[in-house]
Amino acid sequence: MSGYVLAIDQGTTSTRAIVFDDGFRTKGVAQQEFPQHFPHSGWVEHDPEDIWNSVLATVRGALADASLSASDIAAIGITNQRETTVVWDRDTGKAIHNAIVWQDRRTSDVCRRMVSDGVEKEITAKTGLIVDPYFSGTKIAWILDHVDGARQRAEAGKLAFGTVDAFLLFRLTGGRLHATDATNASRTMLFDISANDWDDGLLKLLGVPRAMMPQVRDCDADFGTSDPTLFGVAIPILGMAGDQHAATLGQACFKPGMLKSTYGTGCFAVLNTGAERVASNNRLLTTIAYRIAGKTTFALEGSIFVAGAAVQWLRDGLKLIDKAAITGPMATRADPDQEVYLVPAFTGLGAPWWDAEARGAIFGLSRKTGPDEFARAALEAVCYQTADLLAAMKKDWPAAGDTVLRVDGGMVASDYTMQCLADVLNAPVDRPVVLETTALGAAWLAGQKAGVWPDMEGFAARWRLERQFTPQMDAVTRGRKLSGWADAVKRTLTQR
Ligand SMILES: Nc1ncnc2c1ncn2[C@@H]1O[C@H](COP(=O)(O)OP(=O)(O)O)[C@@H](O)[C@H]1O
Ligand SMILES: O=P(O)(O)OC[C@H](O)CO
Repeated sequence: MSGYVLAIDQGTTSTRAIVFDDGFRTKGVAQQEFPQHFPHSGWVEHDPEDIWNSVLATVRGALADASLSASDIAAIGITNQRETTVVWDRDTGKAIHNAIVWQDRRTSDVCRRMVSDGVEKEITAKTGLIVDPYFSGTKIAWILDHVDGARQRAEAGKLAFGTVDAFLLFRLTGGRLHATDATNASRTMLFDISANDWDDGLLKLLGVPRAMMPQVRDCDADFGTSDPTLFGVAIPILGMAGDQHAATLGQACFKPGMLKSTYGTGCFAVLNTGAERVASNNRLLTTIAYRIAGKTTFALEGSIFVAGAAVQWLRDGLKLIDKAAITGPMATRADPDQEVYLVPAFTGLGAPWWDAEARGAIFGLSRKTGPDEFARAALEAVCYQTADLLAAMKKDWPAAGDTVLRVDGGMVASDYTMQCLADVLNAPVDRPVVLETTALGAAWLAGQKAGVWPDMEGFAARWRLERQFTPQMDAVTRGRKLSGWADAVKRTLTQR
């Protein structure tokens, strides 16, 4: 059998399909952006048909780019933006509402009520999560409450819920399989991560019928085969993981204490804690890093909603730049005497603050402030937020203090940002040769399951460093900048 594996990486702003060869090299790639819908302040939606069409187009594009046909592919691995919620009709496969995206805050009132009703402790004990509109549970309930007749149809088993992975799997298998994997399930606020099952108490609390929930499988389970009408032949689907979990795998963070942070639309730091389910006292999430061959590995996660999205805002909202890559040179030119802080709480603040009502703010403007200072503030904000996450991780799990940060995602192309990250963390930052670690992780799941790629150890041995960024900033400057940031966050939070 060939060693070619196809990864479908369905992200928040774009879909990528990548064909890797058995040396983990990219043989073919295709990427497509799709529209973002912002119907109200704090709401974010995707049209599931846009997502599906982008998957079809990019898979075909990646095969063409690789000069391969579907019969050359040993297996498919799927990875995806997590929490984003789709509810569809089982007979037609059509969604009954736009997908509600992970960044969407429309259920913040419901979440606030749940917290004041005192249910957060039970939810955290079962799911490892805190109560926040970020997760799928309240989004499903919102769709059932706002689409005519949806609740009855869901109870009658006519509707299916899935995060994007499950929706894509349903479509890819021609409607034959309604399943997800343990990592995606762990982001719904409905899944007991110790019992490894949907929790009836939580389903009842949120008013979500069990009949609409997908089966939950290992990340390297048999997920059926693609419908032969789609790509020419049936391709086995043998891997599935939420994108941050796939990146953890792609970065070979297999040992307890290993840490990766991915800088895409948002930023997500994931610390492998092994078989130990570490409870956070500092508002981090406990999540399933991966479940392979029936064995669960846990992680602590810090989730930041806006990282590269702040750069997109400079481009699309403020129209200060025409492409993301110029922010680094702009930041280098920025006036060192101006301390401008951007708190990009466009859709609230995530870990460790979890303030769904907060909105973005900028501090320290003067008549001299221009585009360069805005660019620097947007890039620095990502680094300061990572520093907040790592500080919380070290408090929860002191062993995290000794780890090196492995980074990936679109934003790590920015040398300025990576140097700034090493400076504010006062720790080395490792950028690997392969930056498409999310896709690589999904491909690895499928490739090793198909028997054409190496096992965990063999894969980890082939992780390669491209560049290590080491701290250059003096302690006084770092202290001043971090306290300026802390002050800016304090002034932005709605619950001080
Ligand atoms: N050179 C760069 N400097 C700063 N930001 C960048 C750079 N290149 C890409 N980005 C940002 O990275 C993000 C894209 O990363 P990607 O991993 O593709 O995101 P996602 O998977 O969330 O769609 C965008 O928000 C973009 O603004
Ligand atoms: O699409 P990304 O890479 O920004 O990742 C989205 C996350 O999975 C949301 O939890």
